[in-house]
Amino acid sequence: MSAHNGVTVYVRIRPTAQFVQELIELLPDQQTVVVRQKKKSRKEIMLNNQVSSWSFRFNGVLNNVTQEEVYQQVTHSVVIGALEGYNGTVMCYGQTGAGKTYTMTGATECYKKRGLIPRAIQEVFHEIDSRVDHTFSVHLSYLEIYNESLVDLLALVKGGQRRHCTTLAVVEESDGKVSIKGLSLHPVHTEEAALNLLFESRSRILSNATYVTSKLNLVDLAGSERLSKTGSEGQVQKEALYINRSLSFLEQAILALADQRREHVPFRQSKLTHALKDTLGGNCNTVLVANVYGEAEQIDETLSTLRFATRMKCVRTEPTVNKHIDPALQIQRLQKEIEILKHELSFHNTLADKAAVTYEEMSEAQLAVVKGEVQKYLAGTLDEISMVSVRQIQAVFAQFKKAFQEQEQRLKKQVESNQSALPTLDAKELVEEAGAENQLVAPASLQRLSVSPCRSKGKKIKESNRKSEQSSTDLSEPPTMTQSGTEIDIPASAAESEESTKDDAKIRCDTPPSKMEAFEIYKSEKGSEINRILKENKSVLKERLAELHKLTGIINSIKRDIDHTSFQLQLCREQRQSQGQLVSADGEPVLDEAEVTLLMKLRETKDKYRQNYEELLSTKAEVQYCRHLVDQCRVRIFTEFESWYNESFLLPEEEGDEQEHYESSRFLERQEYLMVLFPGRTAGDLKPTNSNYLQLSIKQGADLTTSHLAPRNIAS
Ligand SMILES: Nc1ncnc2c1ncn2[C@@H]1O[C@H](COP(=O)(O)OP(=O)(O)OP(=O)(O)O)[C@@H](O)[C@H]1O
Repeated sequence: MSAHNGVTVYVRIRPTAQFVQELIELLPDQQTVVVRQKKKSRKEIMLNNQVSSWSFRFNGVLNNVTQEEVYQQVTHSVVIGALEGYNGTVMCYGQTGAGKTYTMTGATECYKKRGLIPRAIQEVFHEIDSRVDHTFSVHLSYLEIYNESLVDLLALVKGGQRRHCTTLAVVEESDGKVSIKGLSLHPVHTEEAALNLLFESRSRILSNATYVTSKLNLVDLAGSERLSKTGSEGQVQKEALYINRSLSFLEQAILALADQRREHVPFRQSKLTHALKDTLGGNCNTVLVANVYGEAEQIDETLSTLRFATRMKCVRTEPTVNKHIDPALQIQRLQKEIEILKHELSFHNTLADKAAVTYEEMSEAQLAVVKGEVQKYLAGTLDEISMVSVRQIQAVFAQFKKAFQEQEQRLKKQVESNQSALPTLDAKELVEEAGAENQLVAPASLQRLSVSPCRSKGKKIKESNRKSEQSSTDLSEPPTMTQSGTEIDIPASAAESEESTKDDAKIRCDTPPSKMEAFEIYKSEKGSEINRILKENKSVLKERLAELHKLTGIINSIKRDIDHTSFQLQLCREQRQSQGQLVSADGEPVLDEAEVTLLMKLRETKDKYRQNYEELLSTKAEVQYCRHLVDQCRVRIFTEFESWYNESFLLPEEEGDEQEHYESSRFLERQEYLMVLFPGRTAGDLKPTNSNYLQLSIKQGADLTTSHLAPRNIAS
């Protein structure tokens, strides 16, 4: 029952000798009723010249069935659900005399003909007796809504007279749940008839702190026929008017609930709809029995009842268990569990010969011992810290964390003081500039970077490099350097590279060119080929990205078309559903022209969507592949440049603070590089540890070949 997410609807036909078979047809599936109506003022397409046929499909059609069968089909699962914590409602709707009370209460004179209420109560107590693991308490209320006033039928005054309870009111709790304030609740232990039942179920196992509650409403609605048909006068007419109004409010609420687009449902318009708020569209298992006549004279009312029942079918419900936790019992249960676990632990410790270990919170003195051990371990004077309990392990980790944080703070301060000696650099500016140029360039701001001078331990090398001081755009002439006064050329082309690298390896300098300057040289000379490939791949990537963008636009516009057409189709269907399904003379469903056109349009648009979507997927794959190649190129160009730079401007060994300062500024410089090489990534992605970065480049660049990078490969 709880799996349903809509109201379950049955139709019950009152037995009659004058069943009008030519107007009411019951199909063998026992779910469908076809009603034929003689031509009236309706404008719909008429079939068989004079008759319209309407087909209605429900969860079941109950014709010539016993009260027991009705109970089993309609109410059994709702009662079982209520015992498991789901609210449930069963209600009967239909015109006067169609059999609502007979279905709900039954014929009082005959036990076999008793209705859903006595049977439900019987099953409740029967189930309670069989569920020995749980304790249940059952409370019962009996409410009548008469001329828009609420009457507590079980509120008795002394002397057995019923008190007219004016204080009753439908109230909404803060969680939106509805209850009747002032309605008496009667604890019951035996089978007693009632309209509303309240259950409380709690496990008999004391440690279980959860319990469920549920409400089971059994509702016999007033007759639904039109006021004009009752022909009543005076007090009777007043009553009929009220009944009619509250049922028409019920219809309005159902219409609003069945329409997924409506946000407001007018529950508060009448006491009936307000009291049934939880039942309609709430967390309740709801079943409606639509009671109808089988005679020809009542065919209009029958059609109207079936239409109401069809709308009811569209009302969504979300049955959920009303589960509660008793906090006091929950604490008791957890304390008990802790006790058991402590015993278990001490038992294990005794077996493992560790009986001395305690598991209470650590004292200040114990924490001080842990701190001392961690410090010795970090300093290398203690080989290992033996672990004895979870609390001690946590204390050790806490000490490690503290030590790490302190170290981190120290490093940060050190880097900050180094950085303050350098000009400020806007990382975003770098990324943008690099992107705008669509190639790897040395942004002007980077060229302001100072590089700390490297000092040779041995022979001093005099620097007289004119070219390296030139602007990075002037790369026609390779930069030169002197060694011991002799000018040495940096190789001008990749062809010369092998020979010249050997020479470069011998270069020593006091002040090598900044990395950005050197990088420009590298790109135009030794790295020109890989730089060219990188540029080509970037342009292919750009092209594919533009394609992807275009396709996304197309797909979004098709999706909007689909949504629009589906919406129109839904409107058509809802209109058709509320009227019943129009069927042909052969009993085949008939769709109107507009619906057929919309259906065909929807199919075409969906096909178009599918085609474009497939194209989008393959373009996405290409984009990803191109990105990968571009990344690989970047990694490779950087890695090769690094080794070229190190070979060309060999670094002398340094000692002490100067070396540290030098490493630190090199490190900063590299960070800036990473940001240029990976435009679009944040500096945080690029960990300031060379080892991390090198791992990456080795892995990704290891099998990189020029042919991998060629755009033609991508295209294929
Ligand atoms: N399925 C049935 N089998 C036998 N008798 C039925 C059945 N349904 C209804 N009846 C009989 O029809 C009569 C009217 O039924 P009932 O009182 O249940 O109608 P109702 O819909 O509750 O009417 P009201 O709106 O006035 O309350 C009763 O005598 C009842 O016993």
